Amino acid sequence: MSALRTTGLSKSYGRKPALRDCTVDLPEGKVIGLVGSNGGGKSTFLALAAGLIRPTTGQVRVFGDEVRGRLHPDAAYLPQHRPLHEDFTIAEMIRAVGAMNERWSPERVEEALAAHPEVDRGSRVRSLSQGMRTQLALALCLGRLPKLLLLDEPMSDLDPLAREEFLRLLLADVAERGMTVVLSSHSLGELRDVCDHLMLLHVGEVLLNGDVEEILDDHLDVVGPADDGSSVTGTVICTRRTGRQQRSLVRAPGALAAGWEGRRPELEGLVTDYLRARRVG
Ligand SMILES: Nc1ncnc2c1ncn2[C@@H]1O[C@H](COP(=O)(O)OP(=O)(O)OP(=O)(O)O)[C@@H](O)[C@H]1O
Repeated sequence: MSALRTTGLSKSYGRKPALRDCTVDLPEGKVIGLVGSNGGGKSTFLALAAGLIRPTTGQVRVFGDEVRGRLHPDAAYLPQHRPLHEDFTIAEMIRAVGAMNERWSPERVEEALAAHPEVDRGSRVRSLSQGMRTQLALALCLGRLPKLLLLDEPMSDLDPLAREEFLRLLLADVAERGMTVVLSSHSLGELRDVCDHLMLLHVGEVLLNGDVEEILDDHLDVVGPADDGSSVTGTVICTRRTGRQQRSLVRAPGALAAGWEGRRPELEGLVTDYLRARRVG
């Protein structure tokens, strides 16, 4: 079953479209990287999936159930601003969220916070660093034992060690409980090692959506003579010329002509080429 399915999903703020005709099927038990340009629609997509905002047209389904303005009981959502009560202590925050949720594991929350024994449970939220707030907010999400976890730029304020710990926690729940994670990020470097599936958004449009390895297998970086571009077969996504050479990213490439060489692209370069092509074109 798909964890998250959208059909013709669009969202406009006033007359400005933020997401356009988005039809995707995100698989269960996978880590899905949501990437794209600034203002591409990532936060809008996650907020629609969480039921926080309503679609202008189209539909979102989580585990087959239509999302109608409320979070699916099997989903948890971490928005970009971490939703915590400033005046609560950590212990009060944990108790409050626990009291609101029928399915709740205080043990999972403690496991998620175990890397920070130095942080007193009596500390007020307002005294915590940004990174610690993120880790507390994530621990509260994991305490709900979600089957689908929606994370909006969760790693932007974490130091390298905290990122490693954060990903370790997520991957443990993916492996042990089959949890599905959709996480948005600007850093493809940090996603490359953890994502099974990639969704690329640009100005509200889905440019790519699929299994990472299949996407990479379906493309080739080709290099050849700048005056011989017409011998490249397949769909040319983006071309750059340097002196007498040209380099192109090609989707569904055909056989290479004499004088051309090809190699499998890196994920980061592939995404950059898709975005560059849209900016130029
Ligand atoms: N509440 C809102 N009211 C009006 N416009 C909005 C609102 N939220 C988002 N937008 C607009 O919708 C578009 C998509 O924004 P969104 O925040 O979803 O993109 P994003 O990919 O998450 O961006 P970023 O990477 O910069 O965080 C942008 O043009 C943004 O200005």
